[in-house]
Amino acid sequence: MIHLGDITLDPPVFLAPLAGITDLPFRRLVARFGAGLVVSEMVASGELLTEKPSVRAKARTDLGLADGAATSVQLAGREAGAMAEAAKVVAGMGARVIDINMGCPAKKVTGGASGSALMRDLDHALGLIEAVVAAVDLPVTLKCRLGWDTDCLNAPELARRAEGAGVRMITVHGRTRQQFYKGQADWSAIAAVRAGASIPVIANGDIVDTTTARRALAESGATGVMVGRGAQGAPWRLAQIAADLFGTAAPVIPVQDALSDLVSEHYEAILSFYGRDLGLRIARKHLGWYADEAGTDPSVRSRMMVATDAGDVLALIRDAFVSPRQRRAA
Ligand SMILES: Cc1cc2nc3c(=O)[nH]c(=O)nc-3n(C[C@H](O)[C@H](O)[C@H](O)COP(=O)(O)O)c2cc1C
Repeated sequence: MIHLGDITLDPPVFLAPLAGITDLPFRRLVARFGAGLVVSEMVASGELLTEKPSVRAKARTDLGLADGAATSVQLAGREAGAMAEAAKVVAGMGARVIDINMGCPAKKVTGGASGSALMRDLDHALGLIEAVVAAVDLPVTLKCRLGWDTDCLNAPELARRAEGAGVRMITVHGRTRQQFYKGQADWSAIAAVRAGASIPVIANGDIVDTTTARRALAESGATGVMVGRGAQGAPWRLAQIAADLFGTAAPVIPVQDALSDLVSEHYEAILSFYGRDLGLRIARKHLGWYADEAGTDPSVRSRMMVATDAGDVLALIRDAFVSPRQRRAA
């Protein structure tokens, strides 16, 4: 259990921010199964301030739960003023926690000197952190990598300085920026961050199930874990890890009819959130992950990927996830 001011994050198993994936429909599902915290996709501060509806939509926090998971909205940016203003906007939209992105490796983001590029200039990074902390009453957290490259493994220094500036928790993806997503995350390197910080440290990178979560916790000494890609096609994964490691209620993992219902519900939520045309395209990656997770027949999977009529897709979802025997009996 982690306390950030008067917010309790329990269990310490969190959904990672994944641009293009951890949108409101997906966060709702993960939160419903059970997670201590779900994090929005990164929201570019400058764009948020232009009031672009698609950017505002990323920062929505209405999970639709009476209680349970807290929502964090992640901000990306490089200008203290814009970050502070954006923090006020997302606080007004219901965020319970604000996270600052210092981990994104994408050239589009680091080229603009935000994301992981901030790890190359800690003085500048601290300026952003101080501005956000001063702007809102909410807990501010940080997500970073081990450093820019193996010559600059400065996450421990960043964590110490960020803690001094009022950051309440730090998540470390156990790779450098120069590794992008290659190789294996180094959970033991996160231990150096843990050693120098008093705030909770969360381990991230390549945690996909209970076994990897247990190892990541043991090697890093972290207080909790953050899971990203491991939840794709399996929104129950975090609840399963939490049940195994932290004794929370085990989720009922949907199979057959229940899985078909869940995927249909997710599909319809995506169409309603984005509108039909964009929704149809965004839904495909989720459908593919569900199919991979369930071991769906490849020919049904391919048809699901190209169908353009929502009714056809819903029928294919039934074909994909309800066993042939069950369908004959129905
Ligand atoms: C498609 C994709 C989008 C991502 N978007 C973000 C993001 O918006 N903000 C962020 O801090 N990290 C982002 N990440 C990094 C993840 O949060 C996480 O640190 C990384 O994927 C390692 O964790 P995992 O192995 O559990 O996925 C993204 C990663 C992927 C693969």
